[in-house]
Amino acid sequence: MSKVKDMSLAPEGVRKIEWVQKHMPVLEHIKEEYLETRPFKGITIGSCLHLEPKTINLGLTLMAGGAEVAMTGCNPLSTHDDAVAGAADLGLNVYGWREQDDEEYYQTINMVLDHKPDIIIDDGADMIMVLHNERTELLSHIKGACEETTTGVHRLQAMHADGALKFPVIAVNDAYTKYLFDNRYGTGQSSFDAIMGTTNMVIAGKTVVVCGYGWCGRGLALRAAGLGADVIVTEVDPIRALEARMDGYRVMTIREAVKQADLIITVTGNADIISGDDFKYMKNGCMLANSGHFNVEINRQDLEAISTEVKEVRESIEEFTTKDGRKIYLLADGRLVNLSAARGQGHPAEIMDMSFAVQALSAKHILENDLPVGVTKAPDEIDYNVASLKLQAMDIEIDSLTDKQKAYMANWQEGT
Ligand SMILES: NC(=O)c1ccc[n+]([C@@H]2O[C@H](COP(=O)([O-])OP(=O)(O)OC[C@H]3O[C@@H](n4cnc5c(N)ncnc54)[C@H](O)[C@@H]3O)[C@@H](O)[C@H]2O)c1
Ligand SMILES: N[C@@H](CCSC[C@H]1O[C@@H](n2cnc3c(=O)[nH]cnc32)[C@H](O)[C@@H]1O)C(=O)O
Repeated sequence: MSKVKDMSLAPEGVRKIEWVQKHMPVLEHIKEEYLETRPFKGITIGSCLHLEPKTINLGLTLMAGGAEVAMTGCNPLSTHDDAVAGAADLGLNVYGWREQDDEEYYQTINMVLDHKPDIIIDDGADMIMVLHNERTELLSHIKGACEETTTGVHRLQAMHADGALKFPVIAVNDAYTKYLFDNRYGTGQSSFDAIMGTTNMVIAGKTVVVCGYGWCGRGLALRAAGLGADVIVTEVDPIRALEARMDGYRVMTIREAVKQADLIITVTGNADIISGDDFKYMKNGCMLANSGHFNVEINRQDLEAISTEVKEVRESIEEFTTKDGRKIYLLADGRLVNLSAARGQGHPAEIMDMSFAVQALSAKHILENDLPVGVTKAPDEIDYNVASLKLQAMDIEIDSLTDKQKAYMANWQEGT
């Protein structure tokens, strides 16, 4: 069963899915293995992930493993209507369309839950929240869940600390082969891809402010500098601020940074990073984008409060005219720009290859192990397996320790 916008888009969707399959060799390897071993026979998996071709390929991998798969999106703006039509054509149960309102967003989450999943794959924990708050009758059926992103992991850890979480969760985000590549290089590249595609503007010579120097922020700053920008970082963590400075960026408070910015990108996972009077100090023409979770990093209401007019001046660009006559531009409604902008394509397929390989292997790990209730990192074996397969696909060989080296490393007696 499926509910999508337009099934006539299916052929184009299938073409896009076939394209990413050519660039997801690790997931394809796992798919082959699952076709033989069928680890998910008799199991239903429900996902709440950005609905686009790479995610559909994860769905197809789980289906190859014998699962009944039901999928919906984790953001009202990130669904690709052609890809979901293609997914429905290929036998997945898929519920979603681009530009859902809040009611539709939660309706489609519930449609997935109506399949009574054994395993959940979530991105941001919205599906897990609905399960715990509204669909409690399904809780005893759930064997476990996998969580894709930093903010989702934080939400679930907070939930567990409150004693509210009712099943085991694997923090897929916390796998090395996820955050070191997806959060850093994926967000760095795909955010600029979306910002440049949306605005058709140059980055070289601009002052770009990156708010938050976590894994995503490091990637964004690196790409901004590579594109020729003068990069400013804002942080609240003194160690990360120091790291940013030694990585070569200017570091200052947000209040100072907004005065100099041509483009500000928030990526903290926190709320109100740009709010209140910050907007009053911005230069005419300043552009604002968010790459972090949800649309709360840039306080839209505060910007509206100092504006006389708001209009869409180009697809995914809103122009706010302030009472003192400046123009400030907000991209993709302040939702993560790399996925929510009309031109946002999400991370490259080669990157999601690793994140979704960790997902596919973690789902199997949940089935095969009696995990405790709580949030645990994906096991190291999964990380090393994914990294080795990726290197193999990239035709890169590395050395291994000799017996003598192993003995040396294990020896505490040998000194100078
Ligand atoms: N756009 C994407 O595709 C994508 C990809 C991965 C993660 N994410 C999301 O991006 C966000 C960041 O993820 P991450 O893995 O980099 O997290 P992280 O925890 O590694 O980094 C977040 C950083 O923000 C800083 N921060 C918090 N409040 C701040 C404030 N008021 N001002 C300045 N800095 C502040 C923290 O100190 C931290 O260093 C999360 O919401 C995550 O879910 C988005
Ligand atoms: N519900 C949240 C979701 C946060 S998305 C952040 C996650 O998106 C994931 N992501 C980035 N690009 C893609 C993609 O192209 N396809 C699927 N997932 C992606 C990435 O792994 C990251 O952890 C919200 O709407 O704000």
